[in-house]
Amino acid sequence: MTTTDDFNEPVLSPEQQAAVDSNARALVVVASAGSGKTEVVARRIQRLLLEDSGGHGRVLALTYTVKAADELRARLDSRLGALARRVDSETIHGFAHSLLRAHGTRIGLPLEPELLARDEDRVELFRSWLGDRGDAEPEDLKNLLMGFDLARAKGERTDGLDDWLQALDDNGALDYPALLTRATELLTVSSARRQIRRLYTSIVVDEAQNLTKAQYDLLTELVSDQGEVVIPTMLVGDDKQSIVSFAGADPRLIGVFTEAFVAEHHELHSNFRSATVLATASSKVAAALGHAVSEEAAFAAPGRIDIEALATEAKEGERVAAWVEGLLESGLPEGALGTGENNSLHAEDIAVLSRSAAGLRFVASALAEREIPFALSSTPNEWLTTVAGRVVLEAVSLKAAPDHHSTYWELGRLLGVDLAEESTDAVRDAVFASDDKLIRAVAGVVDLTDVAELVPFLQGMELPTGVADAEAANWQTDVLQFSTSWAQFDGLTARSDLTWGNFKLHCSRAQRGDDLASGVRLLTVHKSQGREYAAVGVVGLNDGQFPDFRATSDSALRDELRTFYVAITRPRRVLLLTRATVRDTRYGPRTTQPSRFLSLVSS
Ligand SMILES: Nc1ncnc2c1ncn2[C@@H]1O[C@H](COP(=O)(O)OP(=O)(O)OP(=O)(O)O)[C@@H](O)[C@H]1O
Repeated sequence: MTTTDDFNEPVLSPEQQAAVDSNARALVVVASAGSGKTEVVARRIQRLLLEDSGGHGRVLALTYTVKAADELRARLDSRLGALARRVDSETIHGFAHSLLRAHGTRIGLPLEPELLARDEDRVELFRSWLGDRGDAEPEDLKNLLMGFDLARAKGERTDGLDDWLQALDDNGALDYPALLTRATELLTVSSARRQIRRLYTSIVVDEAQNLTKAQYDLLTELVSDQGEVVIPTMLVGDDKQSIVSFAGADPRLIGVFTEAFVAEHHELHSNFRSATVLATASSKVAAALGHAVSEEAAFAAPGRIDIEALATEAKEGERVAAWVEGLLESGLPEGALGTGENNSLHAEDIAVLSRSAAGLRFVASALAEREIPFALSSTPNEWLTTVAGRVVLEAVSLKAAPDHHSTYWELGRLLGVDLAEESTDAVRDAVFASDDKLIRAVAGVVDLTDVAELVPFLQGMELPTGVADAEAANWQTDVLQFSTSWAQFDGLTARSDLTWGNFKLHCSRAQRGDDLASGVRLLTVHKSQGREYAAVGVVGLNDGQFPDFRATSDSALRDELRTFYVAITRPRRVLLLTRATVRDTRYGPRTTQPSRFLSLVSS
């Protein structure tokens, strides 16, 4: 059995050690949930940097979410100190964006290309571009653009896509999919490629099962030349956890990489996360997915799985809230733990998961009733609460790049005016003319020159009289959001890089990330990927809810089963699976059928 002699540095299994120590140029590590893949990523980076401690080479770590990138960075910071600065830990989109900001002019992009992060902005751009050409506007532009996104992720062509790409090009703008294709294009410019490749001595890609074709193309353009890997590259993944095929992810790309570059293949078999009954249950689900792997629990903790049916969804929410309360009061049940394991836990060690966000609402209200703090995974729109706060964020964009149409569109939407003239003066006038006192009070932001003045301005701003208490409290939360982000940004960034553009980028990252307040985690299963908790509840285990009723084809059902696999592999010790036997639908109460997945776990 593997032992842990230091909280931060578990003793690696021989399988993990072999992957960490390998000097193969192309390396693939495939393994099940909880088998310590992310640990291998961290330890490999650590080894490479320690071996090259006198050099200048950087390691590029590509992760699936901003949160995972931040966590890897934090883990390496605490283990490596100053050496950790030689790691670029980013999402693939974040990496592509950095490349384009630094070198994009070589492929004709403006110095500060406009990133259209919001669908509304993309619709607005496409509409005006089509209008200028005198073309009729297709019916549902947003849907059309989303269809384009999927095709672009898969590297496919589709009707109308060329027009959209031209519209972006004509405006010097980018959207998320374009970050990847334009960065790939940049890497075909040999001088840029040489310069970028010189930076990196090694590359690792975590959660490689989530790679799309477009991401894969960028990666291989970066690391390979004429079929040979020129920067040592490791892919780490688990195709059983491929749950984002709706966004174009293709887990077969791991195999494509292995074959194309004759990658050295490693597999990890121990489950370091989950107790025995949980590991056994996940093995059964893995078997249903066609993987004859035995996921042996590496530690002798029995663990516990409970399956409960409640009469209604409200009762289900109450039951889960009571379960959470019990855990917080009494700790993990002794019977689920291994010898010497501590039963205490924090609210953040407990997660409640649902296939859909809507499924969490009964749990949220039952927790609120019991005054148990919880945090729902936030969406970008929830990052700031007040309209004034959002105006400030757009003002930051305006200072960064006064020629970006999307900033004027958004400001127009927020202020309820048509900003016919796209200028800083027009914005200032519109802000001053707003009916909302709080918005008028932030107008001064438009005239700040140095980005370092922003947070002191917000903190020193006097609240206008007559602002309702609730609005004032929301505003304080927004100010806190800006100050915390600034403190982080200031700490991470060299003085010369403290610019409006970089701060805006930092805020966008914070917005997209899933940084949560303290409290019990309430997440969709998709949001929980890559995370672990001591105790996990999964609600809504009825056919139609999980698997989702829209999943009718065999392949869609397999996607659902993989999603279920991700859900039940999150807990370390305790798993509660619940369902409501009757659900209120708009046609009245309906009796439900238990999820077909439950039988895999209960047998
Ligand atoms: N050799 C080891 N000994 C003890 N604990 C380990 C070891 N390797 C990893 N762990 C711990 O096991 C847990 C799972 O590891 P990790 O998160 O790296 O797995 P993973 O394979 O990336 O999981 P997932 O695929 O679900 O994201 C973590 O708590 C980690 O600290």
